[in-house]
Amino acid sequence: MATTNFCRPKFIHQYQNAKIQQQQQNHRNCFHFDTNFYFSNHLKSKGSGGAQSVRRRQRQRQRQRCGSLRVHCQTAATDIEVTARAGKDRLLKVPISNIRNFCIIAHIDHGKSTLADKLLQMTGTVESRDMKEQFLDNMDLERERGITIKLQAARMRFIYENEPYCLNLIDTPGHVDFSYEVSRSLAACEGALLVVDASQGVEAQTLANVYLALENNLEIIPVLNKIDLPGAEPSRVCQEIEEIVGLDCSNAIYASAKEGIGITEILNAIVQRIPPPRDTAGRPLRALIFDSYYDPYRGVIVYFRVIDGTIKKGDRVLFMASGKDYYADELGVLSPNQLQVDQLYAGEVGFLSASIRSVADARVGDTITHFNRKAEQSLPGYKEATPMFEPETSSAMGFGFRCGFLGLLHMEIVQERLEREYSLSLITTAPSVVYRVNCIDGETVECSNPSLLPEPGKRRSIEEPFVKIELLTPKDYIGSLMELAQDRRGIFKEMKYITENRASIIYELPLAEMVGDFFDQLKSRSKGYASMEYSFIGYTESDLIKLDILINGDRVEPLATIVHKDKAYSVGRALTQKLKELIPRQMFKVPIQATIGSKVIASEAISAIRKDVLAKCYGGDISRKKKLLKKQAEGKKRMKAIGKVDVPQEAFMAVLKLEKEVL
Ligand SMILES: Nc1nc2c(ncn2[C@@H]2O[C@H](COP(=O)(O)OP(=O)(O)OP(=O)(O)O)[C@@H](O)[C@H]2O)c(=O)[nH]1
Repeated sequence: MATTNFCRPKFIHQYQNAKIQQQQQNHRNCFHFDTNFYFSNHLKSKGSGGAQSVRRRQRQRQRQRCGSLRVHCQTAATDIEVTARAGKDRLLKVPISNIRNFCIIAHIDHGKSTLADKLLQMTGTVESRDMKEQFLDNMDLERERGITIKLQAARMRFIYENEPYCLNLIDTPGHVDFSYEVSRSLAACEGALLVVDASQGVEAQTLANVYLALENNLEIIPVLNKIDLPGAEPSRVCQEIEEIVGLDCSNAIYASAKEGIGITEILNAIVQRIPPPRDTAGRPLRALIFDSYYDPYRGVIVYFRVIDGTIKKGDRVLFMASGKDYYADELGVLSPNQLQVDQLYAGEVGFLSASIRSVADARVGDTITHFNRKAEQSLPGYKEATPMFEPETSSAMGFGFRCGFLGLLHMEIVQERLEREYSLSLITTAPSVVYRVNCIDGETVECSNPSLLPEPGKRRSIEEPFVKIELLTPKDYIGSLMELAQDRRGIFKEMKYITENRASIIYELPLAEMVGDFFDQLKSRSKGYASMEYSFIGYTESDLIKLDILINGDRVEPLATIVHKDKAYSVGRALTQKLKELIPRQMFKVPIQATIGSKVIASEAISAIRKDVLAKCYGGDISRKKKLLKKQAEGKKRMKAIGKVDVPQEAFMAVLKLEKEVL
């Protein structure tokens, strides 16, 4: 295992300041699962990386960004005056009644980002020549994967009945892993476009997001997207929305974000149907943070919506949840590039920078108020983030980090960003969840690493996190999906037909069974037609045990796992068989055992490499041959007693993959 101890301290510093905290910020659900990242080779990989070149790239990026920030701003009364970049003035001056804050909610891939792009284009917010596909998805990774990972916001100018309007769009990620992000951006809006793919219909995530929007009292405008597709059935989908969601679709808009159909209707509907923000500029300041990111030169940049009051450049502001206070050095709007202004009023969406060093001090959902004129109450809905990254040392892998994630997608994104942006080569272990161990002495221990599990004699019970999952599927796949959930220790709760052809199935399931390949299985068994949504419901006591692996009589801690008692035998058998294939033969026989406590439940042996000691005995006395064989056996026995088996790195990795298959 090649680790990079010598260059790590420098790296960790940069890594923590720049990104870990940003990622920590993303984990604020009360449940998560863990996985480990280990550094498999040098910081300078493939000739392109290294801390220096990372810094160089950051400087370049910064220069590029600064280049587009040549802005002059004046603000008067409750109007906003912004002079845009490149000498081409775009004056935006609107009263609060002409402001609309909205977001787009949709199931993944139903066309949110494409629609957002079209809105930006149609309103002239982004010049056609600057327009690259999916402007709001400005991370390379987002464009490549075609998904929105981080929230972005944009302010648009739209003329309706000869009056200018300011439309603030807050984009939201559509993947199940990011529901807290969605909920906070919804709280910053008065309305939402509900985008549903007219060829697919209502999916699990659509439902989840609509309920979130309804909870936040948003005005919802249904948009049937992709009507250009031959398989589009907008009227059927409208009916589905009415039946399932209970939303009136008589004035739903039929659109094709790709072809630009229905875009003006959508913009008109935003102005007509979404209410303007309430004019509460006179109240003490309350601004809701809905996103933030770390800029190595300016500190944390916070995106917020002013709910009450007014915020001015230079104001001393207090972040109510973290209790930290700062001076607002920069204040601005997102157009969608950052443009500085002097003041922002209730109803507006903008950003601020205040030399905030850690993203943890300005968390999503926190309320910004004035230090000297505090709001009485913070805005509702804030959830504490759980610290998710901690250094860990493993005897097999060396030094690494144990990191918490909201889901598998989240994990892959973080991994890829670390690899691309920091040129690291990482080894990722299989994900695990956090178990709760109730000890006999009354203590409760949280444990995500099987090697830290208290001894069987000390523990009374083990609890594991459970989730409630809702599957939406065409009726043909019901059987296969129920079988999947059942295999994963799912407890059936409810099934109902939401339309003639589609059913909703609800199960309660251990999170550990879901973090592996559950989602992939769901998609492959339903040929991609089923969708799912899950929420954490709490900890439940389960019959869990620690499965140890002994190689040549020695316990190998990194191979220990926590499994359900019913699965222990199959996991044990599969693990020992796989290890037998992967560990090279030694000069002596190597037993591989899977044990629960002292009980061996599965066992394999790697036979020894043997020299043919009888090769030179042509004929001769049998006792001579026996003597040679006995001598050899004794030698092997001695070797076995002192011999040490090195488990190759690939064995750990293959075993981790195998766990996913078996579990
Ligand atoms: N035919 C057709 N395709 C569309 C339309 N709108 C979007 N698409 C395609 O649908 C796919 C998904 O679109 P996105 O805009 O990335 O979907 P999204 O909802 O933003 O997805 P996430 O960002 O992952 O939540 C892309 O391949 C788009 O080109 C449309 O109106 N018609």
